[in-house]
Amino acid sequence: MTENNHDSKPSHSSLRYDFWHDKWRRNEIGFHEGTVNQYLASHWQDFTVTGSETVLLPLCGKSRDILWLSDKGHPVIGVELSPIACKDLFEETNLKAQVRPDPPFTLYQHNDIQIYCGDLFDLDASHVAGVKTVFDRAALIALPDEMRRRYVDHLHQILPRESQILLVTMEYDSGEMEGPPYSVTEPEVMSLYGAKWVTKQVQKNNLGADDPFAKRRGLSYMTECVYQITKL
Ligand SMILES: C[S@@+](CC[C@H](N)C(=O)[O-])C[C@H]1O[C@@H](n2cnc3c(N)ncnc32)[C@H](O)[C@@H]1O
Repeated sequence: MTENNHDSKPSHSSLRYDFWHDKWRRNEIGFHEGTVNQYLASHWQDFTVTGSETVLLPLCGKSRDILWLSDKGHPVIGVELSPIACKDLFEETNLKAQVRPDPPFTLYQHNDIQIYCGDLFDLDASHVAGVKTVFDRAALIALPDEMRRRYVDHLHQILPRESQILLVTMEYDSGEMEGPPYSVTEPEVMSLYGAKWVTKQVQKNNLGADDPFAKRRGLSYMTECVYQITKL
């Protein structure tokens, strides 16, 4: 991990890593959909260029989007902090993974599916050589605001020009709930990606207060937004 481990006082980012490890250990993974994400399934056809490009899924959990993309013929690279998530992904889908150290990561691999177990901020351009396509569901919005800037800057650093991101966000009144998932508004997405990327909102889905998640968390509204983002 990239944070300074020499300091006896835990840094803010080390607390974030503990948070996610605890979530997986306790199996508190309400974010896991167990099936392909609806926005990936409905937007992918417009988004994919060749149908066979490698797709990067940052903060991938054990998302079934990985298998869905693989079944469509895409090599997939995922990055996930939790070894529990990486192990479960392959066990639950009956795929045999080869596991080997690839410092600072552990690499889980089954054919064209590669999951780097470790910190996304340790991923460099060599891990994603040739990757120009990214699916971000519950990655940007999993991060607190100071890490969102770092996350976008990191993607900008490691991805080549003309890379495309299909991004799914969530918006709600942040006075009503503390994330994650965090509310990330359209102006924030525009500002984070800024002038170095072209950002287009392609869907806005108002779920309303009756949505089960909104109800559970006492939210008066909840909106999911989908963006297509292209690096200049
Ligand atoms: C909200 S979950 C979303 C998982 C997945 N995208 C999905 O749709 O199910 C966020 C995931 O990011 C992982 N994570 C958090 N910080 C990370 C980091 N710095 N590097 C890699 N993974 C991280 C967590 O362990 C968690 O599995």
